[in-house]
Amino acid sequence: MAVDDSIQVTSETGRLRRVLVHSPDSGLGKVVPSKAQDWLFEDIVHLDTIRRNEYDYYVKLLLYFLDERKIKGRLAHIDDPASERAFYKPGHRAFYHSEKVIELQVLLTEILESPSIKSQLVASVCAIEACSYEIQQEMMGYTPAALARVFFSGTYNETVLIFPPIPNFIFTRDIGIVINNHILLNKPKKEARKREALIAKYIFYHHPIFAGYRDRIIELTDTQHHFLLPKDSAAEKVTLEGGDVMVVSKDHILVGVSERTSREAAAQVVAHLFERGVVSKATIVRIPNKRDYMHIDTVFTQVKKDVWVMLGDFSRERTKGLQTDDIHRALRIQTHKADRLEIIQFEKADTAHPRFFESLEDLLIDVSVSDLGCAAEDVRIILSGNDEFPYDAREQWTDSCNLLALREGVVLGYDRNDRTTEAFRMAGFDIVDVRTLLADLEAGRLSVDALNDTLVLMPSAELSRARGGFHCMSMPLLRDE
Ligand SMILES: NC(=[NH2+])NCCC[C@H](N)C(=O)O
Repeated sequence: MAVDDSIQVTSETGRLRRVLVHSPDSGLGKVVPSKAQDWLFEDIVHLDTIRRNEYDYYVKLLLYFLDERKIKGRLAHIDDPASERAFYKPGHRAFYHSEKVIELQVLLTEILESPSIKSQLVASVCAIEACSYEIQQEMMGYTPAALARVFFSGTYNETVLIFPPIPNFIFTRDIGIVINNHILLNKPKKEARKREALIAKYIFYHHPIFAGYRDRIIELTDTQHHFLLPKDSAAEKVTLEGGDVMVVSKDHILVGVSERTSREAAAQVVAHLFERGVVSKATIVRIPNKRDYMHIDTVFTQVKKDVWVMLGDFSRERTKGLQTDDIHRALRIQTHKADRLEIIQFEKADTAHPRFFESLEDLLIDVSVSDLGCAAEDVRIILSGNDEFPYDAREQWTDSCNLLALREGVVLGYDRNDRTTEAFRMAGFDIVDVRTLLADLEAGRLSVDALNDTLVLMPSAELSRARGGFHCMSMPLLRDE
């Protein structure tokens, strides 16, 4: 069978054709309260609910948009209790196994068929997890499918843990980013995400679907200043996570500097991309370093060429203090320096003269107009919580700004962000619940091509506790231009 191996992403909203995802594995059901924060979960989640009542809907919708023949006409059977979710279980005979909606666990299992890759990965994982040699030998005896499960969940038999799980692997956005036809690998800041990066590296370098792209993989490394100089020197550690990178046009990339991505990493990325001729324009967006925000895609995402959703704190008015009186404005009471946003844009042809933007809103409007050819008066910025305090902050925390566009104007978001939803409605968007949408698609009352300007609401009570939305839960491999 010919493998469909095209990789190309030149926008945030072009129709999604292939995407890398990972359904919640049993590791999510092992997060304990004392470890939740270290493992970057805000709470403990209920595994069966997060799968059956939440993530499974995401899989169904992705299949409907990307690989319809896998699902159309089969919903009743797939979701029959007698099927016991087999359709959603990688490794099961009835698993959906799509070349468009690609499950990470399948790719990992497939590369582990090679004895040499298996022994390299087992040795590397055992090294970072400090396993005994005995355990390392034992792991070599596992089948590829069992070994893949151990790598994710940390356990072979679901009772004894040999190392911690990696519950954040559902956020595939953060393992790598396709920029045009290059793949930028991540270098996570957080300990809890290091094993993900290791596994991802082996997949990108060894799985046949990426075979044509090996010389287009970009990896970042620490500088010698960082590892030779004392810890408190100015030399920064190089860390980068995918939620901080957005390909807004085929020539222009946005790179966040955040809690997770360092300035040194951002500078390296821009230099690499300019050198290789991947893009000609790069904008660094430095956001306040705090857990609420973590990556730039937690404070804004793109909905269509001329529509964005964003946290109001970074609007024109608020960044420039325009909503306050002269005295407050002069004293800049609202924002401390460390909390201020900084936006610097570089053109490859003239890096010595960067351009500065005062607010995120200014930048997003400029992208729509200068890069995407929209008329300035058409650009709309929808604000989290409809910009009403305290709903703006509450809804940003539960990913109101972290939407995934399946195509121009058709986005997925959480159903719990009521005021943001209202703001979408006021901006002329249709609001539809995923369950209704799937029923309509299945009954043939609607086709995916008939949808325009639509916010699809997804169940989210458990998922949102993991602190990521559908933008984070997707690594696009192929989008239409
Ligand atoms: N691209 C994103 N915003 N990813 C969100 C990742 C959430 C995850 N719990 C973490 O803290 O790392």
